[in-house]
Amino acid sequence: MKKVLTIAGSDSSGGAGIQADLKTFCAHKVYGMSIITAVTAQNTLGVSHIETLSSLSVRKQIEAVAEDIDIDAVKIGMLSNAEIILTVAELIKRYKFKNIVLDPVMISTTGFDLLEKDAKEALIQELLPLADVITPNLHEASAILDGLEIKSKDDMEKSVHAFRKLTSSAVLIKGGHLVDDAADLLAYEDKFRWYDAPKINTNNTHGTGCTLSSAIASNLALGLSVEQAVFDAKEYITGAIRNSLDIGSGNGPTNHLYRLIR
Ligand SMILES: Nc1ncnc2c1ncn2[C@@H]1O[C@H](COP(=O)(O)OP(=O)(O)OP(=O)(O)O)[C@@H](O)[C@H]1O
Ligand SMILES: Cc1ncc(CO)c(N)n1
Repeated sequence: MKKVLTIAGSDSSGGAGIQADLKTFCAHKVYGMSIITAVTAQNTLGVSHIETLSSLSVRKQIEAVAEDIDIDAVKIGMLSNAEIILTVAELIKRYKFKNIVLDPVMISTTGFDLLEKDAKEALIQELLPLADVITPNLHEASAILDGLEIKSKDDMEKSVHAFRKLTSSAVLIKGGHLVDDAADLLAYEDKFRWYDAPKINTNNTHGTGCTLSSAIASNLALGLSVEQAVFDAKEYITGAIRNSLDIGSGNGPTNHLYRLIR
């Protein structure tokens, strides 16, 4: 069985973070492992507390897994601070991790900071170059590109050129926050490809970004090309949102069981 590692924060309500990642891995029939960077107290209404683990704890967790088990792909989500970012970057290089999908998590759907402000530069300088695929949403893409306005599909296409100057990783800009549709744009090598999807009329979008990046990592572990891994992951997230769950009174979670239980 293929083995996939997530390095991310815990979401007590189970919709995003480590919990979304492990559910996604399970649905893709890959073996999931987890490195916890922070414990968030959150629910469908928002985040009320964050306790970030020490970079030593993150280091020890990664070493424990990597010294013992072969890893076919890695998904990286919430990293909280620069020290953890530097630790993760160092260990990616030491263990030569492959199939790395970096979701540059900065703020939650409900507007809570999940990355300290001064850590953005470390993320861009140290981690971006090590990723095979990065998956910023519109806000994160704009933050990485020094405030470049990205509000439309045209803006997304323009931003691709700016990304090209910054990294040779494949970049999937997620359009979940576009007004009319939910089209994502993949730029890789010298090509780009749109993945179109209708915008589903629901508030239950908690954890969509985590789910998508974990699905891409799972598909890369299973041997798919980047283009196909994103295609299959987009189908998965669209189905998981279409069948999303009315749990809690705010933004409910995606449904990972929709292909199993109908
Ligand atoms: N209402 C929707 N209908 C259809 N697809 C959606 C919808 N909202 C988000 N998506 C899709 O979900 C995926 C995640 O995109 P999104 O832009 O929401 O990421 P995000 O903001 O990082 O997510 P998160 O809420 O976890 O922080 C993308 O493929 C996006 O197109
Ligand atoms: C732990 C965690 N990671 C990522 C997100 C982004 O959705 C979140 N809300 N919580």
